[in-house]
Amino acid sequence: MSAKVELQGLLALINSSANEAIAEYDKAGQEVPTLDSTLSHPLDTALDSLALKKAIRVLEGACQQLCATLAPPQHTFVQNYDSACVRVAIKSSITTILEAHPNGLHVKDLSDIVHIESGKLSRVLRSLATKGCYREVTQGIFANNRLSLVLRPSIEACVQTYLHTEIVMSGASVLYENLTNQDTAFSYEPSKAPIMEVLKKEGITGTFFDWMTSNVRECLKEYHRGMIGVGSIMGSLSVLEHFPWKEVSTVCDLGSGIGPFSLPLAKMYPNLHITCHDLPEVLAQAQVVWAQKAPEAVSGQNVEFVPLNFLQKVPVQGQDVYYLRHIIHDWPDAEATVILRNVRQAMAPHSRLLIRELAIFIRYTLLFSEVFQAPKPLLPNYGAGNMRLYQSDLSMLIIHNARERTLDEVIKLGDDVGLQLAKVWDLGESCAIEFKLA
Ligand SMILES: C[S@@+](CC[C@H](N)C(=O)[O-])C[C@H]1O[C@@H](n2cnc3c(N)ncnc32)[C@H](O)[C@@H]1O
Repeated sequence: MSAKVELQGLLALINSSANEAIAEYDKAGQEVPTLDSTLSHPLDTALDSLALKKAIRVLEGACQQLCATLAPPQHTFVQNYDSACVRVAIKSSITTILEAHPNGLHVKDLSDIVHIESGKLSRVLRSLATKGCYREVTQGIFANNRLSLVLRPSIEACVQTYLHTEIVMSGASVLYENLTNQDTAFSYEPSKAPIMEVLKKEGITGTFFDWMTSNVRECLKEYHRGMIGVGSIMGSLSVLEHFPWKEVSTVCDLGSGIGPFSLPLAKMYPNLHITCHDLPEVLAQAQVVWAQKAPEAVSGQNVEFVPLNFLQKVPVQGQDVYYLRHIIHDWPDAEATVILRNVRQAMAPHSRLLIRELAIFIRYTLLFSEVFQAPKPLLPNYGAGNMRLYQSDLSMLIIHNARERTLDEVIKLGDDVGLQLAKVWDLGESCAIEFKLA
């Protein structure tokens, strides 16, 4: 393909994918929002946003590929301060303050409230507004918009964003040192992850999960709410519409957290019986959340909370579906194999295991390319349209010394414990890899 033909192909993809996204907003019954919109759109909180996510995957990929191709090469290596600016906005509650000022508030007044010098604060907010988060209504007057409204503490996606800026980014700051220090460079032990280098200075040892279960720092109490946020950021609940749950009676949610997946599942399919397995401290938190949000499932005994260490014990036997969302990617191969072997032991011939993760696409060696065929001339892995996948991979390195795996790596893990691939579900930003007994 000649360069010009390729560029025309990218332009055509931008056009078609943007129109597909617009059609999704239309279908949801309201005008397409603009950056000036101050209300959320019904599609923002829809359970199933898979079609929109797929359109955005192409749109983001094509826009970035086009810019990277046409811009002078040195132009593309810019500094990126988004995380730092978002952290300032969240920690100083800018969105919450602006909620009382729908027409905007002068940065000098904001400065008096948050005790950040107004000239510096305006630069942070202007940088975010330039990316579409907040509006600078007139010079120095900032107001909320649909994007900034996500940065409220009551919104789980905000909690997740905060944890990323607060914790993951502090680990990221020592990534180079961790990759080159003799003691950590060749290790895949969770206790030698970059974040633990930072925490060691606070006198903390062990792994991230050791720290989390014993931690009293406010942000870690929010970890499990943050996991609900991960689901909303990635549109994970589309699996409720796209997997045949009506044919299922029993589900084991292994490493369930406080129920980001199984609580909405129980609400949508009230006849299911769900067993939540996690560490005891986490299930104590889960029971409070379920009692508040899904009391009918609790009183109807549709959900059971059974503490279980998945590295040591076999989960509840013979369930129709074993669901592992964001579990395997937290662990290096040795531990991941132990978890899967335990699941394998619990499975009956009819059981299915769904591993719900982000499977890494390798640029030139795409296995299963027929499943995830990026339209040409996009990079075969959708380029920037799949960027979160590669960022999540680095987050797993930084927090757990673990990783997102390629599909063939996940399949190999399954193969090693007697599981056979049944199907790969393309769910936009993540996939569900379905296994049965080999
Ligand atoms: C990344 S979170 C995923 C939570 C949930 N599945 C989700 O998708 O949001 C990992 C979960 O694994 C749990 N976990 C960690 N170590 C565990 C262990 N040894 N046994 C059981 N659960 C564990 C954590 O408490 C946490 O809830």
